[in-house]
Formats: sequence, C-alpha cells, structure tokens
Amino acid sequence: MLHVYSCTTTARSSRLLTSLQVASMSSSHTLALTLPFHTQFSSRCAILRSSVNKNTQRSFVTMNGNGDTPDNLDLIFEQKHSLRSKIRRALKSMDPIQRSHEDNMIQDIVLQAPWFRSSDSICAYITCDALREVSTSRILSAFLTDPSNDYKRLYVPRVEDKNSNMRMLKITNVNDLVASSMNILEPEPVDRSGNMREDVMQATEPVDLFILPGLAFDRSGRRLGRCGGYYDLFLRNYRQRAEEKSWKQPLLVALCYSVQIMDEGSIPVTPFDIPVDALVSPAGFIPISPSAFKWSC
Ligand SMILES: Nc1nc2c(c(=O)[nH]1)N(C=O)[C@@H](CNc1ccc(C(=O)N[C@@H](CCC(=O)O)C(=O)O)cc1)CN2
Ligand SMILES: Nc1ncnc2c1ncn2[C@@H]1O[C@H](COP(=O)(O)OP(=O)(O)OP(=O)(O)O)[C@@H](O)[C@H]1O
Repeated sequence: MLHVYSCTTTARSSRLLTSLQVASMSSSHTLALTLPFHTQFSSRCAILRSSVNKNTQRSFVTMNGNGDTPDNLDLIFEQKHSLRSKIRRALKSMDPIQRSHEDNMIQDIVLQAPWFRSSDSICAYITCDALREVSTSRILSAFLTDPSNDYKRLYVPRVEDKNSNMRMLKITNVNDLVASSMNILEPEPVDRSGNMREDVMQATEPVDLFILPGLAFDRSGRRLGRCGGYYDLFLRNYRQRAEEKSWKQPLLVALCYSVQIMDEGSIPVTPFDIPVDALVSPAGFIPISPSAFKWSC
C-alpha cells in the first residue's frame, strides 16, 4: 500500500481559508481560531491514504497578508511531513533496550508527580508499540488500581471516523480493549456488561490531566502529532466545554523520548495545533505554561 502525506489539494486549502479566523502565531500559547464548520474537514492524511493521487496539483495559499499568520499552509504541511519522516526514522533506529529504559524513566516521573497523583480524572492514550510510542502501561495500571480508584476516572481514545473525530471513553480495565483499523487498542462503545461507556464529553466532572502522544515536541509547547488532527480537534472541543462549565482547564502533558525533543521553533505549526503545557522526557518534567510551572515548585 502506498502512503503519501506531503501533498494537499486546492479545495482543501480553500476550505481552510474560508473557515478560519486566524490569530497571531507569534506565541504558541496565544493561538486562537474559529473553526465553525469543522465537520467539513476531512482528515488530510486520511484523504491521502484513501485516494492517493501523485499528480495532485499543489496550491500555495495566502491566509492573510499581515505577516502574522502562515501564508502557506501547504508548505507547513510539507514541513510537517518531512519532520514526521525524520522522527519516525529516529524512533526506528532507537535501541530497544534504551527505549525500554526511557519508558521506565518517563513513567517513574509521571507516577511520582503531584500533578498525576492528585488527578481524579485523566484522558490518556493506549500505547501502540509498533508506533514506538512512549509506554503508558504502568501509568494506566497504577491509576486503575489506585486504592482510591472509586473516585478515579480514566478515559481513552476511540477514533470515530476519518474526519478527525475521536471520543474519549471511560474504561475500568485495560483487558477489554479491541484493536482498531489503525491497530491501536480502543474501547468498544459498550462494555462487557452491556453498559454504554461514559463519554468524557458527557461527564459531569472535569478532566484534570491529558497524557498526550505525539511524534515531536519543542520546549515552547509545540506538538507534532501523527497527522489526523484528532487530538487538536478533541482538545479544542474539550476546552470549549470546560470553559462553558467554568471548569479549570486540564493540564496537557506529552510524553516523549529524548530524540523527540526538537530545537525551539523548529516544529511547523498551523493555527489548528494546540500547544501542550508540559513535557515529560527521561530527563524530567519540562514545564512550559504557567499552569505547569505551578507544579514544578
Ligand atoms: N496510541 C495512540 N492512540 C491514538 C492516537 C495516537 O497518536 N496514539 N491518535 C492521535 O491522533 C489517534 C489515532 N490517530 C492515528 C494516526 C496515525 C496512526 C498511524 O498508524 N500512523 C503511522 C503511519 C500510518 C500510515 O502510514 O498509514 C505512523 O505514524 O507511523 C495511528 C493513529 C487516536 N488514538
Ligand atoms: N481542529 C481541527 N478541526 C478540523 N480539522 C483539523 C483540526 N486540527 C487539525 N485538523 C486537520 O487535521 C489534519 C492533520 O492536522 P495536524 O497535522 O495538525 O495533525 P496532528 O497534530 O499531527 O494530529 P493529532 O492532533 O491527531 O495528533 C490537517 O489536515 C488539519 O487541517
């Protein structure tokens, strides 16, 4: 199967242009945008996976002329594509023993962190080993077997479609997950007892912490995902819900191996990209936003 990630269509860029109000990109923590019709967007990578057309015309589009915003989304997508390939190669060439060592160091840091220990409700990813993601298995087991587990709620991703829609469903153990078409373990909407799983977007209590995956990160909070926009869309919607409910916004913490941390500013971003509050690498907790700095004292 041929996968092409680097091209984008004129139609797509035009839709982005008409649907976005783009705010300044100068600081990754001051991004703001309006995306009223997100459902009209298909995941760009999914489109490319399902209908590969090597002759697709490139379009180079100016979003606005004030110099604040990217005037070339296609170029940013190309840069993202090439960085993804570079990081995938770096992850593949990591010594498995070193990787497992880093997995343990990262998970130890999380397990001891006050921001993790005090979290009653978390959204976390289920590691896909084939993608060489930082393992979350010890973190999730510890969370689910915490003696105060009655109060603890764990939600994990379930991809709904190729239009960047993902839900976060509550699980109480990791044994009844099933492999998705993307080969990632996910919860079924209904659990073994026939009960509908709680969707975090319907939860009546806030999420304290998101533990996020990704391919590359920098120390200003930029995050490069695996292309799909699932997390960017989900986080945007969740933040809006938290705001409507007057809840505290969740802490966004990404886990990364050392090779996934890039020089500051070297990760291309669009106004869709939601920055993280902190990173955990084998070297420790890296606070980025003011809410993360509060935990580092
Ligand atoms: N563990 C985990 N779960 C997750 C995500 C994730 O990044 N990690 N997602 C975050 O959005 C969503 C799923 N998105 C995904 C996007 C790409 C691939 C993937 O397999 N990418 C391959 C290349 C695929 C291809 O060539 O067709 C890769 O990155 O190597 C998997 C999941 C929801 N669940
Ligand atoms: N909030 C959103 N609403 C709709 N589409 C989005 C949103 N965010 C990103 N997308 C689309 O998803 C595609 C992939 O986006 P991007 O490269 O930022 O994903 P990513 O950060 O790598 O993935 P993820 O967020 O799943 O980890 C792009 O075509 C983008 O237009």
